[in-house]
Amino acid sequence: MELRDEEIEALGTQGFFTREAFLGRERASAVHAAALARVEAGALRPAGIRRGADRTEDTSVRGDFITWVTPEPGSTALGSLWEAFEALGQSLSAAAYLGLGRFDVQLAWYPGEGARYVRHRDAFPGQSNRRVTAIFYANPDWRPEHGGQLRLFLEEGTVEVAPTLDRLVVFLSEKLEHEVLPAHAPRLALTAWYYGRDTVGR
Ligand SMILES: O=C(O)CCC(=O)C(=O)O
Ligand SMILES: [Fe+2]
Repeated sequence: MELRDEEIEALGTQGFFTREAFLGRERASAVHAAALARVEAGALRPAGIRRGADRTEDTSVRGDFITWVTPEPGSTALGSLWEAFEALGQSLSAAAYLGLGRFDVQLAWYPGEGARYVRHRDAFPGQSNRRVTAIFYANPDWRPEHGGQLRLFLEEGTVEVAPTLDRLVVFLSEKLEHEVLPAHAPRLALTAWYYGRDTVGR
């Protein structure tokens, strides 16, 4: 896949870029359906940060449910997203000199009812593990009153990205703090985390 000059530049200067129509409407809708089928099959587990002696999940910190997606043979919807993430990683390495290696893909579902993920970073400088976060949103009927925006904390202020179908957001995992604002409708996202070539990963 081709990265546009303005995307590469935005990643360098602001630490992120967004792209509309990452897969195209038809493939994006198929990803939505496949992701929803996993949710409905009960494949997801609470992601909640575990706290305290009883190690209960703290859903006030992180209210989503997750599963890991593995590469699928054949031409399935999630397989085609996997391939698009793979191509994205190669383009980022080539165009933005990021030297990315392997990546993991996570499916996350926020049930609505105000589920959120408080401000955090996906990686910490120095411990270099995750280098780039790429999130693909799979919500066909997202409306402003549903909230659930990804808020990115930039040097000059914040920006909010609504999780609408077929939108991609890419940011530097070590650089940008971010949060998921309370979601008032079920919200699906598929995230790829790219590791540096010299690290083992998760
Ligand atoms: O779904 C999103 O917009 C971001 C989720 C997130 O920050 C994470 O899973 O680390
Ligand atoms: Fe995150």
